Amino acid sequence: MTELLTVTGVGKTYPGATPVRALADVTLALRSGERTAIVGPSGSGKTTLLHVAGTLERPSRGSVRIGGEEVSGLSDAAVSRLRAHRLGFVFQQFHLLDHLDAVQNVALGLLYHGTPARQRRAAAVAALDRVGLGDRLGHRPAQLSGGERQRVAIARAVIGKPDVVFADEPTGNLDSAAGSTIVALLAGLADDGTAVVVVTHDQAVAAAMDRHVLMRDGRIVSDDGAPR
Ligand SMILES: Nc1ncnc2c1ncn2[C@@H]1O[C@H](COP(=O)(O)OP(=O)(O)OP(=O)(O)O)[C@@H](O)[C@H]1O
Repeated sequence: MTELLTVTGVGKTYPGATPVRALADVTLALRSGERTAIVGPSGSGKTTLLHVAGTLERPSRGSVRIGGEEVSGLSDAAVSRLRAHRLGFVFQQFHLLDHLDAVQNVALGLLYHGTPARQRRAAAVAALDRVGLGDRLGHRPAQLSGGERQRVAIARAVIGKPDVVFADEPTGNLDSAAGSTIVALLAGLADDGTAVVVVTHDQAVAAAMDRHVLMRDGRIVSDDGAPR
């Protein structure tokens, strides 16, 4: 497996009257085709780790390398480009645009790729087909169930063929049947070499992943997939 993304010695402290140390000293290497669950108690730093590894937030210290490139040396614009080309995200709240239909929402995932509109649309249709929504192309989010909205979000996350897909509580708003579909779709992405990283409180979701990273107080306290 190729190493895609590496977080080394990362700390993150949120400033304020009482600064919060959300991450203390975290090291984690993600490899292609690996399904990773990040678990741990509330407030242990799981979402912060996902945001820092996913370049949505910059660490206070330590290094994040993506495809061999050190992120800290890059401008915000260069980081955005890197993120758009290499990473995909799925959130608990779906984050779809209400006034756009499913195809338009998914096509947004290629906005920074320079792909012509017609090809964006064709790719969005193919991505929606892949998540079983070929018959919901013109539906807006309000016309879709929660599980279907999350499938649209997954299609948007993968349309640019990212190396890593991060999912933060992707089943948190879904019943167990819809949740199972989402987990199966996410787990299946790894068959094509995508690294899948899921932050979850749900035992069933964690059990569907191959690697389990347990966090406590901003640190990784166990990792059954760490290199030996
Ligand atoms: N923007 C912020 N400003 C200040 N403190 C923050 C911020 N975001 C998170 N924190 C704090 O950092 C710590 C870690 O938060 P984080 O969201 O990473 O935990 P988590 O493990 O994902 O929790 P949960 O399971 O409840 O979602 C918490 O103590 C939280 O209060």
